[in-house]
Amino acid sequence: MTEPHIVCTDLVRIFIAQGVEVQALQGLTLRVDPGELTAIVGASGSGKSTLLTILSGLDAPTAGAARVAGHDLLTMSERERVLYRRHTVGFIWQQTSRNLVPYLSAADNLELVLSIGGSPRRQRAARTAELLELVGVSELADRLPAELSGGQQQRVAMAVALANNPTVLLADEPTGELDDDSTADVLEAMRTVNSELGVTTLIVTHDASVSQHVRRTVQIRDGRTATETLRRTAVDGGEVHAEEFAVLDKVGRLQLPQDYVDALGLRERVRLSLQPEHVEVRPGLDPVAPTAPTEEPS
Ligand SMILES: Nc1ncnc2c1ncn2[C@@H]1O[C@H](COP(=O)(O)OP(=O)(O)OP(=O)(O)O)[C@@H](O)[C@H]1O
Repeated sequence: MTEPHIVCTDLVRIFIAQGVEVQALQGLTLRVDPGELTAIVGASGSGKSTLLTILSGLDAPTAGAARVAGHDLLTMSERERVLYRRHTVGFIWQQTSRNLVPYLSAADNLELVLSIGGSPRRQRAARTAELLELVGVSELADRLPAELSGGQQQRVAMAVALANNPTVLLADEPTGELDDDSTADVLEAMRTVNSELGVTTLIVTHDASVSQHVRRTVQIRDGRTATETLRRTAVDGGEVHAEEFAVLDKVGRLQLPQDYVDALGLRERVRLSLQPEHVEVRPGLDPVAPTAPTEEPS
């Protein structure tokens, strides 16, 4: 069996801000197999950016284990970290300006990254043309970033992130600053690069609608993986079905989806009963109020 490209086990990241401890990740567990396209979705503050910053090699976890394409992110030396960031992972950030050098054309942005990555000069032009074509912006090769729309900039950024042939592509809110049409174009380009190049792709976003564009969505809540949605196309008539799964950690804990909790008014305690093939979860009764002692008949 091949090793997953991303393995996080019980990942913890604690920040100290003005003397107060913030647990951004509280034992997050995640596995992403080679070639998977996965979205990580969660509300603001749930720990998405913290996770991505760790996976990109910019930050280290406080505890737990994290491996990406065989690299142990906790024990990596500084030199290995530089090579890891150059060759193993590619990133796309939310701020379009953070992805591209503003005074270089789309093609020159790619050539720059290829030359830093050690690609031979005579191969660079062909590789640049091939990648711009793949993300659907070849006719814009000579434009500066400021002459491109936000969605076009993100597609060029995707080509730049892929230039040195990374094993894993990480995207932090890549559609956060885009309108609906550009969002759809960028996600379509992501699907194309994922299927054509087989690059393992992780998209982090607070936009739950992104999950309609990917097969697997992992929901994180309070720094932990909570639920997963898998989409599959049924054989009959190409219909898409989505199934939701709760993530069970190794000590048996799971988070119920918030809408289930709300629908049944679950709080504090729930009743569990083991059935032959499933577990029932029902509202627990409030603790029984102490009753007055009954008087004995004299
Ligand atoms: N450098 C830091 N110092 C202190 N606290 C931090 C730091 N970085 C993140 N946090 C805290 O950790 C928690 C998770 O933050 P994170 O940015 O990972 O969430 P997020 O899901 O990406 O949110 P958003 O969608 O708003 O970007 C938050 O409570 C945040 O305030």
